[in-house]
Amino acid sequence: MSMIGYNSVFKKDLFKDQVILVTGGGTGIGRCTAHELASLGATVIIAARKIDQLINTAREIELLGGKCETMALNIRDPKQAVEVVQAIVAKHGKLTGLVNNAGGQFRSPASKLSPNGFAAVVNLNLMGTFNLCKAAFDTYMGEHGGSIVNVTLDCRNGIPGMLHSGAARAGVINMTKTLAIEWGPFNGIRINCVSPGMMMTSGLKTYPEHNPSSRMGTESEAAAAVVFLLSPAASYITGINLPVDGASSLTCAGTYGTETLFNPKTSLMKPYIGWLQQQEGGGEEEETKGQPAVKELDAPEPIIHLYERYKGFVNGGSANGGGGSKL
Ligand SMILES: CCCCC/C=C/C(=O)SCCNC(=O)CCNC(=O)[C@H](O)C(C)(C)COP(=O)(O)OP(=O)(O)OC[C@H]1O[C@@H](n2cnc3c(N)ncnc32)[C@H](O)[C@@H]1OP(=O)(O)O
Ligand SMILES: NC(=O)C1=CN([C@@H]2O[C@H](COP(=O)(O)OP(=O)(O)OC[C@H]3O[C@@H](n4cnc5c(N)ncnc54)[C@H](OP(=O)(O)O)[C@@H]3O)[C@@H](O)[C@H]2O)C=CC1
Repeated sequence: MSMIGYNSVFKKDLFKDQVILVTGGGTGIGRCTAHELASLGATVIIAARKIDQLINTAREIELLGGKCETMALNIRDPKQAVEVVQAIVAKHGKLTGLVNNAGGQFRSPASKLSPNGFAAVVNLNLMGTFNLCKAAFDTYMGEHGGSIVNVTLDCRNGIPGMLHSGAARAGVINMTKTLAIEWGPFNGIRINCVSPGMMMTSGLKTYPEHNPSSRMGTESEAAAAVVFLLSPAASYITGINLPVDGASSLTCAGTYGTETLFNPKTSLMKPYIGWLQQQEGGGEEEETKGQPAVKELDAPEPIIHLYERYKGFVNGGSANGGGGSKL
């Protein structure tokens, strides 16, 4: 019998030679996605409005040996979208991946929502995603193919208190299906969505009334799904929406969840958190000079407490070193 080798797609250089744009890549899920992609060999361009956040994240990535560049971008402006993509292609000769992660909304009952307020959120999430998809298609991907992942929000059961965002995100999911068909076979573009449930990120600072006692997702868990769909491991997957929500979208409670279902004390679904252990005085002390001082999680205070409480139970381990035990 002759031996054959098996060449797994999951290699450290999975994204070698790839140039990938991550919008909103300075914070939260986008920042984690940028870290994941860079650690797998990609050149990552992170773009958003606040340049300081972008520079901090790029520095973290570079200190870890990755390649990351920053660009100012308001995704609501189609002109800026084209300029950013053109600049990337002019410099690197390609844009092989796009992560439309930037987005958000404010909370308001539908009855109090003005037409302008509705339009602002639709503009940001739906138009913003379209602007970047179109710019990527026209500038590079239409001719050379590529992979796009749109980060949306669980809107399967509607989103009480966020009518505008539910409508916009449902629009993104539907747009994704159409583009998968129109841009797939002839242009070689795969396009998919990731729909996070409640994730522990800096983004939740604008949602102070949320009860953090449930098992929320981590930013790394959302990022890992994005990376998978972006990668050749998903080369026959296009037009889908992948929920990353611990099944919250299957419950009547939707993203609000219940303690019974999501309290980490009762959950056997161990979270994945990609951050390295924080180094005491990282980057400043003599022995850690040059090493990145990575802040593990930037989220509202109650959520940080929750994170600290079950940090020891992540990645399949438990606080006392055993695998898979409950808190
Ligand atoms: C509980 C479930 C939570 C699910 C978890 C989700 C988490 C995340 O999504 S994390 C991302 C976190 N970040 C955000 O959500 C913030 C994103 N927000 C924004 O970027 C902006 O606020 C905006 C784009 C939504 C609106 O910005 P802008 O267009 O600059 O807004 P204007 O000031 O020009 O106002 C336009 C229009 O909208 C009304 N409006 C704006 N903010 C609010 C508000 N907080 N509450 C009520 N109404 C608001 C504003 O009044 C204007 O309408 P008119 O007054 O009729 O002109
Ligand atoms: N955290 C959660 O529980 C959930 C989050 N999501 C979605 O996931 C995505 C990432 O959110 P998350 O990491 O949590 O939150 P963050 O608030 O940390 O990230 C949002 C990012 O989007 C950028 N952004 C916002 N508006 C614009 C704009 N007009 N142009 C360019 N960039 C913009 C922000 O940067 P800047 O302000 O500098 O422009 C920021 O970096 C968002 O689309 C969010 O709605 C979905 C479900 C749940």
